[in-house]
Amino acid sequence: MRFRKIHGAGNDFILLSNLGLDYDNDWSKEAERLCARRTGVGADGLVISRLINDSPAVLEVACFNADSSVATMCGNALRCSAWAAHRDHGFQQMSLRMAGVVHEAVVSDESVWVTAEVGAVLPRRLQAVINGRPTWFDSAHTGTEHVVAIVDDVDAIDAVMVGRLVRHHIDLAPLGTNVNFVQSTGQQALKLRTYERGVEAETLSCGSGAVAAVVVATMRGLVARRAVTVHNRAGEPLTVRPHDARPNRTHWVGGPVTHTFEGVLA
Ligand SMILES: N[C@H](CCC[C@H](N)C(=O)O)C(=O)O
Repeated sequence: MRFRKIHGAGNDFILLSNLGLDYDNDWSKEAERLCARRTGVGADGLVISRLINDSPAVLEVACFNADSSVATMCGNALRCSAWAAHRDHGFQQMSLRMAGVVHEAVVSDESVWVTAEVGAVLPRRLQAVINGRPTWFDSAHTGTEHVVAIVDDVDAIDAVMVGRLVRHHIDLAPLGTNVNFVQSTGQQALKLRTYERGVEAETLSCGSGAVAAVVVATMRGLVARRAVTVHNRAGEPLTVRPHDARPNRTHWVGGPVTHTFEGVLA
């Protein structure tokens, strides 16, 4: 079976498209095996994309985290799937359905954009002590669970240690959460680090986390309601901007997609 290894601004995936009859495999279990960094292909997640309709273009996309759990929303996986559908079928615009939610996607020369739906935003959801300082986390649902703390210096944080602690916080059980640390780096610019549930590690970038970071940073007055550059550990920033027609509910997240290699699964 052929696969693509592909990353969206450093968030890397094994992408299977055009599976045909193999579609009904136990992909959740396969995700754990294939995503293993030493014994598998190695990735943050496994993405299965299936063409449902040609005109208008509609794809069904499923994303499994490296620990085999289902991601109900993954901005970077959607962006990678849209890139591949553009490459395979020539679509420039399309709809991508993930966990029952329809996302719009637009592929241009340098960037791939997808929409993310913003749900409940709850200020001061929990507090944790970071480097001796009590720090609040707001929560923002962007298709999946995210909490966001605004801090002075994201690089001074042990993102894995604090991320793991907050991810398992009793107040957020049983679902847990992705954990984001955000720093303001100027007008309309943020720096973000994300500990991802399901990968159980810090990833190099996170699309739905970038949207959650911008929603919280906007609420807290750090940025205005227009395009925001979100820097990440990959050095390949994402841009988040409100959707023209539904600015309060929907955001676009865009940035680079890189096709690293193709291979055949043994
Ligand atoms: N990296 C992803 C988010 C994955 C979410 C996943 N970790 C979960 O909540 O299950 C993104 O680009 O949006």
